[in-house]
Amino acid sequence: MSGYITEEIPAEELTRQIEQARELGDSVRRLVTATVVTDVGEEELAEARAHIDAAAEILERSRIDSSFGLRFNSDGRLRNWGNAVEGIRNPLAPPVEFHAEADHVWAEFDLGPQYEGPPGLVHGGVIGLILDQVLGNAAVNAGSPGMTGTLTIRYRQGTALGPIRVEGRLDRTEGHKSFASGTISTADGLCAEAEGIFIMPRWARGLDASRQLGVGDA
Ligand SMILES: CCCCCCCCCC(=O)SCCNC(=O)CCNC(=O)[C@H](O)C(C)(C)COP(=O)(O)OP(=O)(O)OC[C@H]1O[C@@H](n2cnc3c(N)ncnc32)[C@H](O)[C@@H]1OP(=O)(O)O
Repeated sequence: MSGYITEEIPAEELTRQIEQARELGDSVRRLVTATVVTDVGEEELAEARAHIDAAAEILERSRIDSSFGLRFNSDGRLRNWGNAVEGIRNPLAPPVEFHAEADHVWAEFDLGPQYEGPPGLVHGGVIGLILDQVLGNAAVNAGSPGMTGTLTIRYRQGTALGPIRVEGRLDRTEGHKSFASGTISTADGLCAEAEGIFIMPRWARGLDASRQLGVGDA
């Protein structure tokens, strides 16, 4: 399976690259939010577009041929910068920093206006995106990673844009299948709950365990 890459970047250099990636991602995230809510006039829009296009041209001067993939470094750190939920350099990602406890994973973060579905509320697909990741990470954290086979979501009430809390846990395993569950809540209480079956695909079953994980710490 392509996209699983091994690298040997010196530790200090990797730390610097991570800082730069986070800064770039944060700047573009700010731009994405500003693009959704801007109320400036025609002239300022044109001025902003010229700057944005110029920035894109600089970034495109040198690029990788594929998506970012999952990059394992020799010092044990792993990069998933393109991940749609966690990727620090992906402006579509909030990005979410998960905390691993003994029996569950959790995260608290803000969802801004770019995640809107119904007015003032988070898009249902975005809720699915986040729950998929938190349940998948719970399976990884419990040592039973897999790809999402089935994800079932019950939307209990609208999720207001703004601060949210997500949690996920591994409930049980059966052969190559991991059964996980999780929730999204806000100050209004429980908003959505999910159950998922995460399956170690046939092509990954013979791989070293460190190469089967789907989440990174950078
Ligand atoms: C390597 C880990 C990488 C972690 C990355 C985490 C990323 C975050 C989560 C994601 O976004 S994953 C992306 C969305 N998911 C996919 O794209 C998955 C696409 N489907 C597949 O790749 C395969 O169909 C799948 C991994 C789900 C199943 O793999 P196999 O075809 O090799 O499984 P197999 O046929 O050997 O079945 C194994 C068991 O799972 C069961 N099964 C198969 N597909 C299922 C399914 N879809 N739902 C529930 N159960 C399923 C199957 O019946 C069987 O049960 P038993 O062991 O009891 O007989």
